[in-house]
Amino acid sequence: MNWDDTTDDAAAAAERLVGASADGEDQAVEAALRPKDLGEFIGQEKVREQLDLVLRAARARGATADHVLLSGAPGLGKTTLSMIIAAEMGAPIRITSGPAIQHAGDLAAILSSLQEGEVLFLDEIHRMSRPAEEMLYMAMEDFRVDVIVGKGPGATAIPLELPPFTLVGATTRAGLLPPPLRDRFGFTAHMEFYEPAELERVVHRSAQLLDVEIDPAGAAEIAGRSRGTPRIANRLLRRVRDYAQVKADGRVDREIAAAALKVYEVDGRGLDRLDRAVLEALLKLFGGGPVGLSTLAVAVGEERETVEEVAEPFLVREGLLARTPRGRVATPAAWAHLNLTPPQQAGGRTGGKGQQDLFGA
Ligand SMILES: Nc1ncnc2c1ncn2[C@@H]1O[C@H](COP(=O)(O)OP(=O)(O)OP(=O)(O)O)[C@@H](O)[C@H]1O
Ligand SMILES: [Mg+2]
Repeated sequence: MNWDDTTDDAAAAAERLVGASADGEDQAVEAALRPKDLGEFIGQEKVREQLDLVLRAARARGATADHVLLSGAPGLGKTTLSMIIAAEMGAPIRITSGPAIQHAGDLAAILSSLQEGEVLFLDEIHRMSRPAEEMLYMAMEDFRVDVIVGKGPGATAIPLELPPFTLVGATTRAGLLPPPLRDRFGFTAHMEFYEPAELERVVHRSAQLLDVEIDPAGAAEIAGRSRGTPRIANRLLRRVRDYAQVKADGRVDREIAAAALKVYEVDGRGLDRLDRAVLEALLKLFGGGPVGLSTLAVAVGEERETVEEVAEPFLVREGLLARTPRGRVATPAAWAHLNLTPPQQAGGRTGGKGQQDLFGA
C-alpha cells in the first residue's frame, strides 16, 4: 500500500492478535495470501455472483465496468476484491484512500492521470474531504472534472475530460457516505462476516500457500476463533504455525491449535485479552451493569475509544454485551462465557454468597 494513514483506533487494534487491521509484516503476508480471481475468492456467494455478472457483461460489451462500492467490516476482503475486479477486467489498478486526498487538487491530479479502463481504488472513501467528494461526483457521472485556476473573483473553472474509468470505493461505514455519493455507484456489494465453514476453507488455502501441514480439526479450531474475519483467520494461522514449529514437529492439529491460541490469549470464542478484560470488569466490578462507557474504560485502563471501537463491536455481535441508554450491560451469555453467576440468581436466601462468587474469583 502506498498510503500511510493509521488512526489511533486502528493502531490500537493492530497491536492485538485479533485486531482487524493489518500493519508491517502483516501487509506483506496478506498480499501473498490474496486470492487473485473471483474463482479463488472464498464465500460471499451473493456478492461474487453479482459482481461476476457486472464484470462479464462489461467485458462482453467491451466497456469499462460500472463503479463499485464495497462495504463491510475490516478484514473481510474489500481490498482483495478491488484487485480482483481489476484483474478480471484486465485493467491496471491505482490505489489511494480518502484520508490521503486532502485537497480536491490531489484528486484532480489522480483522476487526470488515469488510463482508459483503469480501476481507481479509493479505500476509506467515507473519510474524503468535502471538496474532493464534490469533484468525485462529477468525475463519476460525467467523466469530467473542473479544475479551478486562481482564487477569489478571478478564479476560473477549466473543464477537463477524463477517460472512462471504474471507481471502486471501500468503506467500513457505508452509513457515513452522503447519499449523492452512494447513488453514483452502479453496484454496491455489502460484505458479510464469514461462516466458520468458509473460514476453514480460508485457513486450508492459506496453510497450503504457507506450506503448513494442517488437519481439518486444526483448521476448524482456528476458524472458530477468527470472528468471522479472513484476516484474523490468516493471522491466527501464522501464530499457530510458529507454535507448531517451536513446540512440536510443525504439523497443526486441534490440540496444537488450541494450545497455541491459549498462549496468545485468544479464547474458544475468539475473545482476546482486551475483550475479556472488558467483560470481566463489567461482570466482576459492576455486577453486569449498566455502567457508563467512560467508567468501564477506566476500569480496564484503556481509552474510551479503544473499548468502544475495538472491543465492543465484537462483544455486541456475539451477544455478550448490550449498549443501552443507561450504559453497558452484560447479557446472560456473558456470565456463562466467563463461568460466573449473575448476582440475582446467586445463592437465593444467602445473598452474600453471590457477591463472593463475583469478587472472589
Ligand atoms: N474471500 C476470501 N477468501 C480468501 N482470503 C480472503 C478473502 N477475503 C479476505 N481474505 C484475506 O484476508 C486478508 C484481508 O483482506 P483485505 O485486505 O482485502 O480486507 P479489507 O476488507 O480490505 O480490510 P480493511 O477494511 O482493513 O482494509 C487478505 O490477506 C486476504 O487474503
Ligand atoms: Mg483494505
